[in-house]
Amino acid sequence: MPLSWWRLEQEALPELEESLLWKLQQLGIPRVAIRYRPEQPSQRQLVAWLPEADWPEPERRRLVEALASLAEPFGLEPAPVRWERQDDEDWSLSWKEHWEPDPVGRRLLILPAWLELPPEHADRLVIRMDPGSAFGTGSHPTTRLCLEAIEELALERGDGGPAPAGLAGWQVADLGCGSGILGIAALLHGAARVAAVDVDPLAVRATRENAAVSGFQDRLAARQGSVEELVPLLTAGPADLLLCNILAPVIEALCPAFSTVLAPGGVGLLSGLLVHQAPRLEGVLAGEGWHAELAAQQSQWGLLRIWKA
Ligand SMILES: C[S@@+](CC[C@H](N)C(=O)[O-])C[C@H]1O[C@@H](n2cnc3c(N)ncnc32)[C@H](O)[C@@H]1O
Repeated sequence: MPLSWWRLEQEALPELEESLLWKLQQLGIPRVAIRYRPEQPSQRQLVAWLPEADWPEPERRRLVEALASLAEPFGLEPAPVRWERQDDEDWSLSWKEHWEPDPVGRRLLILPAWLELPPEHADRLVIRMDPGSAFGTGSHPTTRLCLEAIEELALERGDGGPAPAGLAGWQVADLGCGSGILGIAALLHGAARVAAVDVDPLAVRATRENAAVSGFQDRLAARQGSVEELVPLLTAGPADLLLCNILAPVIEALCPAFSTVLAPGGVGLLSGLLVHQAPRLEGVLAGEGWHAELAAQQSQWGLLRIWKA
């Protein structure tokens, strides 16, 4: 007998999109997508497919409450959820249908692993990903801020050519790697090796899988844990570049250990903070001997660049 599905649809507000995907993943709902028309990329719908037998009405009500709670910290009204029963849709096809190649910055492209490289993006550096497997599909502003800052850094180091080498030879630490997207972007810009950690074992698995999809399995080592687990992974000594996209209070708690993983001449790119949290974080980082500068922002999200004072 074919399975029946509940199809959930909700407007994906830009501030919440990645949190919604992450929440669904945490709740064991892997069949999710963000749907939008290429001509209207800002109008995005979250779509998720749930096996009908596993999601009776009380469970679905609790799920709606869990999604609504994500809007609270932003002072946003939760968007209404629509449910539709689907008997015969092949969810796996409809799930994959909703992902599009996603250009970021001047020359990166996030490409769902099953899609061909579109000819119009043939000159871009391609991050092949299995989206939805962990935080870091590239749709969240903080991920994009970090990707653009990595590109910027590589360009500053004289990387204007077709064969990217701006970060050539660099050791990179990816703290809170999620899908591994930032480390993979650094490797595409010529970095020698990436050490990646995440407290979430699913993220570690996703990072390893995504690195392998891009052929980087020998240059990216991922391990479950936090900053202390980076030290043994950084076999050539402290990193030239630290990437850390986690919430401001977590960055604040982790930053006393940054000097154990980032070389004195190195650069850190920190995101996950709201712009209004930047001054406090800059002060805390200064106390640890780091210059910190709000280098970029998108909507209310900021990116700090840090280096040794
Ligand atoms: C906002 S996501 C960033 C993912 C990816 N780096 C990106 O930029 O899209 C933050 C990640 O940090 C992880 N994380 C949270 N607290 C952490 C900690 N104390 N140490 C290491 N990872 C942590 C989470 O599990 C999550 O995967």
